Amino acid sequence: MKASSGSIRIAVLGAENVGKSAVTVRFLTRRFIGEYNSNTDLLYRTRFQSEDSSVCIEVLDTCSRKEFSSTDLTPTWAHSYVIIYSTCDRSSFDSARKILDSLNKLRIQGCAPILLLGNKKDLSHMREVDSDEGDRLALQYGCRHEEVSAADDYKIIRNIFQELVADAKIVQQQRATLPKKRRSSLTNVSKKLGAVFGKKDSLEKRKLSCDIIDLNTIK
Ligand SMILES: Nc1nc2c(ncn2[C@@H]2O[C@H](COP(=O)(O)OP(=O)(O)OP(=O)(O)O)[C@@H](O)[C@H]2O)c(=O)[nH]1
Repeated sequence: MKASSGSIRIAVLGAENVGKSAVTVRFLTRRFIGEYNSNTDLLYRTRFQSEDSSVCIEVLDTCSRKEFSSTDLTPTWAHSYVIIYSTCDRSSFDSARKILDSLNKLRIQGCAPILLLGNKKDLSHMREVDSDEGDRLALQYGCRHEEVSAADDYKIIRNIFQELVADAKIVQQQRATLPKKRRSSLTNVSKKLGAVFGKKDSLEKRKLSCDIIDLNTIK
């Protein structure tokens, strides 16, 4: 999977059915698509207009149903992470914790901003995870926590992603100005992440199927 140079790359991770596609599509197209059926990871490319500048972004919407997911590759690919759980699914919150834990073990926090995002806030009568729990988990892992409803919110989701892109941009700029030696130690962290997330087979040897949707050509 080749990234276009200069893009900010965001990986959207999380358990099954939490709304990864719904949040991603809401952010990128303003629309809420109720039933989103995809058995493959989708990589969206678009130009994102923030307050004072425009930036190319790539958003990888990972598919939790697929046996081998591009998720395994994101540690060496992403500039930032959105880890989604459903506020009405306790087990998805546990999955989010596991993902945070894996990233934390390799000290990714300083290298790429991470956002813990509780989705399906509109289903308040079905809530299983309190907002405070999300706050505490985020505090524990030194990342941000927000709650949204992909069904109801567009502006909030857009603002959240806008801030994430801005943060990722700053980290990338800082990395670019680091002395070469320090930069290569970050590359090592990246390699180690690949080892933790990856399978025994060399990731590089495996062909990933990842559909690419270039919104620049659609808009
Ligand atoms: N009420 C409500 N339903 C939502 C929300 N976000 C997503 N859904 C629903 O939750 C279901 C799963 O949404 P998806 O976006 O497909 O979830 P996903 O995490 O991408 O799913 P997989 O990767 O296929 O496991 C769909 O039926 C959506 O309509 C939300 O904010 N509120």
